[in-house]
Amino acid sequence: MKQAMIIINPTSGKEDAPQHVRNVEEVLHDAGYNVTVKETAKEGDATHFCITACENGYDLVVSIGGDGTLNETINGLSDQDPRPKLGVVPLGTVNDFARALQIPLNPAEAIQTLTSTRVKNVDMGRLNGRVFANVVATGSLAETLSSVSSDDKSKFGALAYFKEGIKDLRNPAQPLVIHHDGETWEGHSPLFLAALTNSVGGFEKLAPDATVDDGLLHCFIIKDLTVLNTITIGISLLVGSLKDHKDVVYFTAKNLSVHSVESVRTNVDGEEGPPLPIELSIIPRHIQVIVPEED
Ligand SMILES: Nc1ncnc2c1ncn2[C@@H]1O[C@H](COP(=O)(O)OP(=O)(O)OP(=O)(O)O)[C@@H](O)[C@H]1O
Repeated sequence: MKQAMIIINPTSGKEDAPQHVRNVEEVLHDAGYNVTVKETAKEGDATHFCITACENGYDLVVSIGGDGTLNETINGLSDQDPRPKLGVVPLGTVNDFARALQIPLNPAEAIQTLTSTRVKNVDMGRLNGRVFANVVATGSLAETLSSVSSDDKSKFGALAYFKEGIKDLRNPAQPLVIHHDGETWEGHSPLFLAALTNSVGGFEKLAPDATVDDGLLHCFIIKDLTVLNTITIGISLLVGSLKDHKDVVYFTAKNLSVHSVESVRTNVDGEEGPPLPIELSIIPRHIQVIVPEED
C-alpha cells in the first residue's frame, strides 16, 4: 500500500486546519494510501516529520497550513533521496505557493486535487544552507512587512502590506550590495526581493514573468520610496508592471549574494529569515508537486 504523511499546523491562518484533516484522510485513503497524521507543535516540527517520511519511503507528504509550514516541509524534503511527492492544502493567510500553482485556495477544493495525476517539477531556491519556495526579501520595508499581523492579513489580505508599508516611509533605506552573474548593484534600497513565483505577499502579478519551473530568481530592487512613488509603485504592483517602474531595477539570476555594512534582516517565505549577508541560488525543477488536472 502507498504511504502518505499529512503534516498539519493547527495555528495556521484562521486556525481551522484540524477540521480538514478527516476529509484529507478520507480522500487519500480512497486513493489507496495508508495515512499518518502529524500535527506540528512548534517551529521545526514540519521539517523533522518530513525527514522521517523520506527515510521511511513515503510516497506522498501533504502540507496543511500556510507558506511557513510549507517552507519547513520543503526543508525536510529537499536534501532527501528519494523524495515523496508534495501535496498542498493552503490554510495560511497568504498562500503564495498555492496561488502560483493554481491550487485552489478553498480548502475543500484543494483537498480534492490531492488525487490529481498531474505533477509539476518545481524550482526551489537555496538561501545559505536552507531552501525556500517563494521569496526572499530584505531591506527596511521587508522588516516592516514582516511585522504585518496574521489578523491584519486575514482581514485585509494583500492590502495589509500597503497599510504597513506606508509607515516605512519614515525609515531610511539601507545600503545594499548585490552581486549577480558578474554584475554588481550598489546603493540604498528599502526593499530587495528575489521571487521564484509570480505571487508574492498575495500579489499575484508582482512577478508576472516568473514561472515555477523557469530556473530563475526574479529580482526587484526598489531604489527609492517617497509618498508619491509609493502610490505609483503600488499601482504597478497591482497591474503587473513593477519591473518597468522608473524607481525599480529588475533582473533575473541563477546565483546572487546580498551584503550590507549595516545589520539588515531578511524575510523568507513570509517568516523571519537570517540577517545579511546571504547567498541565493536556484535548484531547478527540484520538488514534485501535485497540481490540479488541466481543464
Ligand atoms: N503548534 C504551533 N504553534 C505555534 N506555531 C507553530 C505551531 N506549529 C508550527 N508553528 C509555526 O507557525 C509558523 C507559521 O505557520 P504558517 O505559515 O503555516 O501559518 P500562517 O503564518 O498563518 O500563514 P501565512 O504564512 O500564509 O501567513 C510556521 O513557520 C511554524 O514554525
